[in-house]
Amino acid sequence: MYQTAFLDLPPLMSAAGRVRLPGSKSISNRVLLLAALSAGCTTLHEVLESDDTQVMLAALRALGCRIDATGAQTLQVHGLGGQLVQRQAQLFLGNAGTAMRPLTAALALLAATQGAQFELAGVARMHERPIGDLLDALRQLGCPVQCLGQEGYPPLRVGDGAQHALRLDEAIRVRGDVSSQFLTALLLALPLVSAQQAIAIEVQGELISKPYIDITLAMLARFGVQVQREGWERFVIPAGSQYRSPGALHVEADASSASYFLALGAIAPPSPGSAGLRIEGVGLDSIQGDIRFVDAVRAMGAEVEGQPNALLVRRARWPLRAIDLDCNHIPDAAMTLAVLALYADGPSVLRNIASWRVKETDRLAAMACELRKLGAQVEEGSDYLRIEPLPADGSGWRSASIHTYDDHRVAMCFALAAFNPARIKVRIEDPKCVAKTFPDFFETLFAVCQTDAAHIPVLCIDGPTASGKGTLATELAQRLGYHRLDSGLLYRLLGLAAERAGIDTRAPALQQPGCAAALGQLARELPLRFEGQQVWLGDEEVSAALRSEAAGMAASRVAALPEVRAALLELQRNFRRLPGLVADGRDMGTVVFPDAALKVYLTASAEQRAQRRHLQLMAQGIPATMADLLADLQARDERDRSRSAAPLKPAEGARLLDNSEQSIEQSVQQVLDWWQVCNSGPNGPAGCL
Ligand SMILES: Nc1ncnc2c1ncn2[C@@H]1O[C@H](COP(=O)(O)OP(=O)(O)OP(=O)(O)O)[C@@H](O)[C@H]1O
Ligand SMILES: Nc1ccn([C@H]2C[C@H](O)[C@@H](COP(=O)(O)O)O2)c(=O)n1
Repeated sequence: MYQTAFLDLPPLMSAAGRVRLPGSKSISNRVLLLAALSAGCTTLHEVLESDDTQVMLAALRALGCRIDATGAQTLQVHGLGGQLVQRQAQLFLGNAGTAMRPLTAALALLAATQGAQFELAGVARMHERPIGDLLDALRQLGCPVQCLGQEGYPPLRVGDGAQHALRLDEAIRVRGDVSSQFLTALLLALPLVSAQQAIAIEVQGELISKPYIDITLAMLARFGVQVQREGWERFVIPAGSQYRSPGALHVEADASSASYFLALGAIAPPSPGSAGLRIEGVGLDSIQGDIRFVDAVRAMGAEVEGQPNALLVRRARWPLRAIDLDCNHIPDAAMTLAVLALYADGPSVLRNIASWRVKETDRLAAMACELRKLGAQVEEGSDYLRIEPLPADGSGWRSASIHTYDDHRVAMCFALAAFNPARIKVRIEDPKCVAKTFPDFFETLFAVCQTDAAHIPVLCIDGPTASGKGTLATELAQRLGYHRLDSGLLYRLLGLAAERAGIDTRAPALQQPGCAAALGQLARELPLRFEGQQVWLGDEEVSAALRSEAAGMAASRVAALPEVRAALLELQRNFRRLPGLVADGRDMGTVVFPDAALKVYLTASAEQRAQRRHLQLMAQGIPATMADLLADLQARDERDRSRSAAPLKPAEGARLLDNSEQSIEQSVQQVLDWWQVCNSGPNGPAGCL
């Protein structure tokens, strides 16, 4: 997951391959709760790992439910059988409506019937999301429920520690036109108290988001409760209903998450030779309502083929066909349509989406505002959006920094704007907000998208040894969410590989005929592997060996050979991958990435550098004297500067940075400021050279 302050998406050009989607949030949180309420043990497979499921898991554990992780995305839930083991708990539910609403209902009933008291709270936005209609229904039943802040909103206290008789004879009335989660919450909770009598729920107002109720009913059936539905107005939980664990259950992949990739397939030309984009984990027979997004992208012109537990999507009609759609049945996925509308042949209207206003943010206002930043004309109604497309020739598109409102769906759907025909980058602020439902969304996106190498920004740091290139490059890569190339490491690996292969790399031996060619061949076949922080040369873990001064000297010697440099060139260029690269070495800006957007030449006085290296080695417990280190680094500098092939020197147009008197953070800030200048043009990272 990208933990950066922002993520710059370079212009994207095509997409192909396979996407494995994470588990459905709606199903995961429902089955976690149901498994916890049931008697017996339930094994849940492919459970979503995200912020929203984490808060549900933490809450269930706080209530005394044992949940063991028994494999990747597999959980074993030891159900409580409807019996409280904790009579008091304070639960934090983040911004997860799928946790807050059902837990409120279930705990209110359990607390009232068994004598307990629980507090439920969330993040600030959760405390702005209405829950009053659900509380009214619970109060009708006779459950003590108290709002601890504003009436009708979390934080809440349910139960008062005493037991209360419930009024179950009359039908329970609940509003269905603000959020379908109120009805879901009651449906999930009431089987806890339906052993003796049937319980009816009557929906007031037109029920929205009906497909989510279908998911609830399907999950209830899996746990042994068959709810009788009379239209969408009345639901009856039969007398004697009781939760029974199904033993094991597989969670479908998330159909709302599929929408981003269905949309991607609709707008991205497939890479040459590819059949399109295959989305795995969910098929046309999905029980999730957002699968109907398929109808919407088909209506806009995409070809979608249903396969067993998968979807294959291809761009067909271009530009897309504009749509006018009632989106009440796909409220979450419909946000994706708002961005697709930018690529349409006329204005699109998304109707009946008033529920957007009480989601993670006011999504109607948020989408209108961010679409306008891209240059679109948008009309925002109380329950609709009318979106004018942007010209297919690229005119009118503006480079934008998309504010994401701590809303995962805003972040994910605006990623699609990176396919703009103007080929301008799109900045997504606070990309980690996708953790709510799809922590690896951007990694998954980059894995199936392609673009011209020239669009992938590179930031180069060159300079003499121990000037702090590696430290600076690592920090910059982390803050920008970019890949990192430590090119010196490749030369060090080669020096070590030569030693392991019995090739002498000392000066006289290097002059021998055939030696340079042998080293070039070795460089082409380097059996290197990166595993997290570890570097492997074949079967040997060499991370520590590579950092020795001897390895640095050997690297400097082999690096002087043109055969070696030529052999490593392609390997280095292959590090240029989405979303960007920070590369450090001696010739990053001069030879390997001459088109880099920003080139920095980093120096510090030889004395400072020797002192830094001394401190570095001391910290690692490696003995060294200042005098030896100074002599070594001066010798290395001299060889690196004076060689004929790719000598160490500032690249043309490079920014010079002497960090002798700077802290690491000051150097980082300086380069980020330069980077910002490079990126501030209308076309993104056009470069500042
Ligand atoms: N501005 C700075 N002030 C003080 N110490 C620094 C600064 N920048 C880097 N250092 C320290 O200097 C040491 C050498 O830094 P680093 O390994 O990043 O240099 P390098 O240029 O990548 O070296 P090499 O070319 O040998 O790989 C590290 O211990 C690092 O923490
Ligand atoms: N782009 C590069 C990177 C490194 N080298 C050579 C010269 C260095 O002395 C040696 C070790 O590099 P370090 O890990 O200290 O950065 O490798 C080069 O020629 N070109």
